Amino acid sequence: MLRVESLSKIFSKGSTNEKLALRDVNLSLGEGEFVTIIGGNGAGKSTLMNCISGVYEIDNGRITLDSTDITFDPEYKRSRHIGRVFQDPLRGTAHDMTIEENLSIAFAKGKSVGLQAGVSKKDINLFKERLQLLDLGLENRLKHKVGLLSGGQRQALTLLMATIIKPRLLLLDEHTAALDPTIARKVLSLTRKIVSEEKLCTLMITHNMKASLEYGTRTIMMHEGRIMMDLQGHERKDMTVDRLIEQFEKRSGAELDNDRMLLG
Ligand SMILES: Nc1ncnc2c1ncn2[C@@H]1O[C@H](COP(=O)(O)OP(=O)(O)OP(=O)(O)O)[C@@H](O)[C@H]1O
Repeated sequence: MLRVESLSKIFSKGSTNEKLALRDVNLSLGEGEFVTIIGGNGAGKSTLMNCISGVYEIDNGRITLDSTDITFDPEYKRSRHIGRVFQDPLRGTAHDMTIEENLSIAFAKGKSVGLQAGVSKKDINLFKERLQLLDLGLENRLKHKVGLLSGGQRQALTLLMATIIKPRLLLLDEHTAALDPTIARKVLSLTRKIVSEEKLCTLMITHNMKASLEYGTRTIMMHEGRIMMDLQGHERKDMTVDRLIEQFEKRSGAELDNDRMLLG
């Protein structure tokens, strides 16, 4: 489904601040594969997501989605097939619009232009059905403005919006990091449910090492712009947070410097 080949990204090229943020990254994800990404500060995790989603142009390499080369597609074109949820709960929804209006906009992404106007009874029923999955009572608040929701409710809604039309790829950039632990767990289990039911090809950055092993089907660890560990199958199943830190330090020759990761 997703294939990243020899991907390199350089910031401030040719200047004294030149930074090689991604170095020859190769990554392939199959259908329904749910990959968690961890790594120290500045390892290149967000840059990788930004290159895949088209926020940044790349300096070398190729990105294909379902065998279509998207390397040079602009971000808006990729967003038709790529769902994304950011850390900031305010980012994925329009606070001045109702839950129904927000969902309608997300839902219209999958319709051809002529069919976008208006929300049918059938659409409303679908929205209610999907909102029920969240178990937050939002199905009874369709006409409420999104600005009235808590951060966690808003992030759960954003996740629903990113997946209401099945994306070919779902990118989650620390989407639970700004939530309190209880609602973060709820959003994470909802993520797991949606990803597995819809068989979504998913990349999730997390600073929580425990969550990186607990959620998803595969874990990659990045360091200095490279993928330095790719855990799956038995190796992942038997992995613990302590051993993961040990392996990281052994392979990188560096100490893990991400306080949020260690504290998480
Ligand atoms: N827009 C930018 N301009 C210049 N340098 C950048 C830019 N974005 C990222 N970088 C640099 O590229 C490197 C990788 O950054 P990135 O944000 O991808 O790391 P990360 O793994 O997501 O880190 P963190 O966990 O701290 O968020 C860092 O050295 C960072 O300073």
